[in-house]
Amino acid sequence: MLEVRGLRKAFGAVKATDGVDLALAEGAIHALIGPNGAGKSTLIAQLCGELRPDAGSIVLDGEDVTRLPAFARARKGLSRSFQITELCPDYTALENVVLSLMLTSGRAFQAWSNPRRDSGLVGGARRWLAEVGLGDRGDAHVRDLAHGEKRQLELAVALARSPRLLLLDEPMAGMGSEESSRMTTLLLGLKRRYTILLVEHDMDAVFALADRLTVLVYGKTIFTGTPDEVRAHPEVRSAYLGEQAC
Ligand SMILES: Nc1ncnc2c1ncn2[C@@H]1O[C@H](COP(=O)(O)OP(=O)(O)OP(=O)(O)O)[C@@H](O)[C@H]1O
Repeated sequence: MLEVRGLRKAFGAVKATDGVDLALAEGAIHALIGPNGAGKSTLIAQLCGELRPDAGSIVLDGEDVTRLPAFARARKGLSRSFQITELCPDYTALENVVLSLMLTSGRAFQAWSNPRRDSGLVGGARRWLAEVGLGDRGDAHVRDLAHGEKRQLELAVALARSPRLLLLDEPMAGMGSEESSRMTTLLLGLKRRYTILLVEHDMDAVFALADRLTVLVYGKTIFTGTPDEVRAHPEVRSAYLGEQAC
């Protein structure tokens, strides 16, 4: 579904991504791992169109989207999630998902003043909230949600956009072990129904979820393989995993 070839981005002398190749199969969870500063966030930013690559190509469903702006890629189902700053803190969880549905369906300029009148939007939003385990939190304001609940809501907002490919940038960041395992269970429930590129430092979550992993070090992909192959790879063990996932 997604083919990335030779993607490069430099910030001055720092080669944040240095010829990255990546191929994602439809329905797979593909994890991108690597030490701090490896270039994972830079790669995600290039995939969703926030950063323009210096060189290389990004092909989604056979179409070269390298030069498309972020909004046009989002319309094709390629956008990132997990930026809590995107949530509207003064709106309820339900209203945030309704807003996402309205934006996706091109109805952003409809009377937002009373979205609860639109039973289709509200029903759809309630289903997404239930999907991420927030079925009983729809009326809570974002500012009153726990950190883990905000991350679950971000997932609902992302799912409401009908993504072709979910770019999940550290969904477990800042979570305790209980919240993290709840998120892992949620993502397992999405497996096969969505194609997911997962950037995550929590190796328990990564190895529980991923079909394939790509290891990035100093902007270069040093290995791609199944979880077992990655665990067994000597260079990966010394560069990143140590003994933690082995
Ligand atoms: N806007 C920027 N300006 C200058 N340097 C940058 C910028 N963004 C990233 N970098 C540098 O590019 C390199 C890759 O950073 P990036 O944030 O992509 O790594 P990462 O793998 O996501 O790290 P982490 O796991 O810590 O989030 C780092 O050396 C970083 O300092």
